[in-house]
Amino acid sequence: MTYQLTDLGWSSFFQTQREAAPELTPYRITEIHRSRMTALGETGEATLTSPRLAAGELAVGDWVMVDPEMRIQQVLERKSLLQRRAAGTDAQTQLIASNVDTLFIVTSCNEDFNIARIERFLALAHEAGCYPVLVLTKADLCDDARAFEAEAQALDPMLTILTVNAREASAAEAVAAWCKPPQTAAFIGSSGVGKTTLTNALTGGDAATGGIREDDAKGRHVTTARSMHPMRNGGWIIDMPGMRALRLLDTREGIDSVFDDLAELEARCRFSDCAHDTEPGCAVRAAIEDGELDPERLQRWRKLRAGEAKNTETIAESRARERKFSKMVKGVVKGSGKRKGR
Ligand SMILES: Nc1nc2c(ncn2[C@@H]2O[C@H](COP(=O)(O)OP(=O)(O)OP(=O)(O)O)[C@@H](O)[C@H]2O)c(=O)[nH]1
Ligand SMILES: [Zn+2]
Repeated sequence: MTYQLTDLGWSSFFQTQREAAPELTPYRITEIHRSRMTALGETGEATLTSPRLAAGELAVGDWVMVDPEMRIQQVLERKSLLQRRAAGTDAQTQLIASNVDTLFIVTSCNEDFNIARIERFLALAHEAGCYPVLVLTKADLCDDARAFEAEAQALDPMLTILTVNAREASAAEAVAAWCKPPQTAAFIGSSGVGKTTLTNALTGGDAATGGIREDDAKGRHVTTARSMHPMRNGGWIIDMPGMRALRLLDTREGIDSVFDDLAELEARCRFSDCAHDTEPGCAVRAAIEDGELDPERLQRWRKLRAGEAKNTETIAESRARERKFSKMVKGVVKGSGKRKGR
């Protein structure tokens, strides 16, 4: 199968980055393995190697420039980038997916519905540079789906919300309308909310297969591989299993854009480092007293910011810990050598 580059999401944004290097050809990465990448280009699917860039420096969705030996020579600047703190104790950043236009935040109209979590995902979308669309699933199993919708809409009157039964064909249609060809979409949300159901409907069942199973730290099998699949309407989906244990990283700006009302109020506090507690001239407290601001929203904002600071800070901390740990391991290895010789 051959493609026009524009079918794959190529645009002037990438074209202007294309250097005058006629021997290099653009490809879009659809799968990343340790030593090779699968990609799509004008001539169809290809297997690429990456002697210059480590697999961890590339993301599914990346546009790369490739030489005639099918080696990746360059990654083009990304329009958007989803990343997270890697699972486990070491706080490494992991690139999840790039050049995603629309991030569908999926939650169901039941216990999974959690305003604080939705705000976290919205912050992530803003930070990554993706357009967020909230998908409320299981409307059919709930007496008053509109109440959930209204609660979410109160976060932001401009937020796009689709309230659906993910098992009906009309749900996939509603979702597809927010990811027109040749745009790229990704789904994020807790387990069991309907991401796979929607993805399969959009792709015709091709996604959610071909994932690589790996053992996680606790020895459970988890599907961690991310991959890009064509949607039936001509758009693209990046399947990103493993995005459930999402941790925010460097999302300060994203958080502030979700809470822009609070950021605006804060700018009017008398003191620039106001903690909005007992300081005189605090615009945030004044808004709460006037009933214009929900004190719970202030709480959630504080919690999110505190979590974000913690995650960012832990990267430096964890590097220090790793150094300590590797010293310790060396000590233990020496010691065990002695015991073996007993
Ligand atoms: N009635 C109803 N059932 C739904 C809806 N959305 C999902 N389900 C069902 O809920 C179950 C879980 O849906 P999945 O699509 O597998 O959920 P998921 O988000 O992919 O879950 P993970 O793969 O664990 O992340 C399936 O049995 C679906 O058929 C919905 O809107 N209405
Ligand atoms: Zn204040």
